[in-house]
Amino acid sequence: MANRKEKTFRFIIIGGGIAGVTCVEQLSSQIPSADVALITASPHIKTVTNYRQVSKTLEEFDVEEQASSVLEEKFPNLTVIHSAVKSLHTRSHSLETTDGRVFGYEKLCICGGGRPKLLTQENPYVLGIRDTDSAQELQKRLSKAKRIVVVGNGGIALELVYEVEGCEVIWAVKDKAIGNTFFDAGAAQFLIPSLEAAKPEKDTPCKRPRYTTEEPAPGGSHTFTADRNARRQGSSSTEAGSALGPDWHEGIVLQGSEQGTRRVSLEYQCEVEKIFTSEELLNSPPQTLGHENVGSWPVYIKLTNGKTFGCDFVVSATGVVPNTEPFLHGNNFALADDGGLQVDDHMMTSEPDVYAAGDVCTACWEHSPMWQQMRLWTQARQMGWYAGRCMAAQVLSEPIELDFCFELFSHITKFFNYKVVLLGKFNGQGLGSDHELLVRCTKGLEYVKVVLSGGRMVGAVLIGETDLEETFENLILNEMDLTPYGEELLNPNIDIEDYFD
Ligand SMILES: Cc1cc2nc3c(=O)[nH]c(=O)nc-3n(C[C@H](O)[C@H](O)[C@H](O)COP(=O)(O)OP(=O)(O)OC[C@H]3O[C@@H](n4cnc5c(N)ncnc54)[C@H](O)[C@@H]3O)c2cc1C
Ligand SMILES: NC(=O)C1=CN([C@@H]2O[C@H](COP(=O)(O)OP(=O)(O)OC[C@H]3O[C@@H](n4cnc5c(N)ncnc54)[C@H](O)[C@@H]3O)[C@@H](O)[C@H]2O)C=CC1
Repeated sequence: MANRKEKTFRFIIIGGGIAGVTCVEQLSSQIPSADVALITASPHIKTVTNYRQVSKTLEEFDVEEQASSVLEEKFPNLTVIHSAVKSLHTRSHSLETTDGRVFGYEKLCICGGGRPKLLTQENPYVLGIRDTDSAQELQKRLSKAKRIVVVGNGGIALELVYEVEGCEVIWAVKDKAIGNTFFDAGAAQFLIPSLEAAKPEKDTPCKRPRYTTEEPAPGGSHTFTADRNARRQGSSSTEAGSALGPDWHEGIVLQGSEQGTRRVSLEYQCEVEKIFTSEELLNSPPQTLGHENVGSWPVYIKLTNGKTFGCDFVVSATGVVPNTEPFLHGNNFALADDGGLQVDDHMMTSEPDVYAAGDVCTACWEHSPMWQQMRLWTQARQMGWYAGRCMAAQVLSEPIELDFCFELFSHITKFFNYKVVLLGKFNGQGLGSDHELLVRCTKGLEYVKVVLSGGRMVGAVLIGETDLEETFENLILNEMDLTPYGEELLNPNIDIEDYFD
């Protein structure tokens, strides 16, 4: 293998998603003379634009899918290689791509992302959503659908059930309340009425690239067009594309085959017992079917609450698994329980000179008490940026400390058309019974929850335009004893910002 190396780069980064591209940008800016290669299976790369630091740890940005030439023009020593990495040989510091090329590296960063953790593999009626191709497939199948079943209770399910119109949606969740990865039952109760209300008209155009499906191009692939002059050739479904992110649903039409608005029925506290095709169902006892007619749907799903639903397809919105498989064999990577590549506080894996960042890795350093890993866009950017800095620091023999962004978990997003801000241990994660909650809720307007432990604020959920994020972030970071303020902390008649100035 060593003799076949086409070229040895100082740095190779695998993955053209947010983590990989941010890592490349950081390395290329810090050591412009270094030869850097970005190897990515996806035809386009994802770049962060309009980055805005909202407060000390909260950040907002747009994401654009771009041609890799844009990055190569910016960094003359960068080479982008569009191929998937097939095998990695950490002992010889080399890797091989699926098109048979072999490259050497001095330092490597793996940013291969994740893939949907599907309920069942290889079932054509069970879809996952990860990249532009899978979102397009969803759109296509939905346009002919009368009923779908969405399984899962995290980010994708929350977005999907709110956006889909013209199609009945059965939403099956394991828990007692919706949105368990982001909310508690109180927040869920605040949000539920939005599922029954019509979606507000969109008065401002989407800031982010949109994609439209054109007819399949000759040769069977699809062409997707982003409205910001970016063009993207559809990749084969076997190639892993970069993950979608904020506003992914703005650019596609999530409309079923019927007229009318949203129709969601919730099935709480249940899991999937079995998924049958209509032929399989004909051979099973009729009593499993309940009120459905055999043969009227292409697929049937039996839930553990005893109900069976026929539908056009099932969306498995059941989380992600780190994309480690192609790199594992023959190496000695330590893996975390969730399957991610273990990284230390310098983003180094257990293999020498190999770093990892983004969805593919699991942060295994001793976390700050207010931070936890979630596989999110913001953390992919932060990890990619910090991995780039660590790689450069090692080459330049400079010391580097864990970045401040890992001090406090923070996330800004939107669910059911409400702004949502999550800070610290927003769901009391890891605190057991050693915490109390303060809640303020105005129906249809805002939901504010504060998590206190030992009199100090350790987390918060802010839904709506509360304008409290910066003050609460400061209170968490300052570890101020808030016992004297008691419930006044959330008194709507007190301007809390002035209170603590
Ligand atoms: C539908 C959806 C909505 C989301 N919404 C949000 C949101 O609103 N907010 C938020 O914060 N996060 C959101 N996320 C999560 C967020 O998109 C991810 O956490 C983030 O994009 C991960 O970035 P990454 O760079 O680690 O991985 P990815 O974006 O998955 O990139 C991985 C890259 O590695 C490449 N690759 C994989 N295998 C190989 C190989 N063998 N060889 C070469 N290249 C390879 C892929 O082609 C890809 O370019 C969403 C995710 C999804 C799926
Ligand atoms: N606005 C945002 O911040 C968004 C973030 N994302 C991110 O994208 C990634 C993928 O999203 P999701 O797939 O929604 O993952 P997720 O991790 O957010 O949620 C997975 C959900 O599936 C449930 N689940 C897992 N296995 C199950 C099973 N066998 N049966 C029933 N339910 C099961 C879990 O309880 C959880 O509710 C995540 O990292 C998520 O954080 C996605 C969409 C929006």
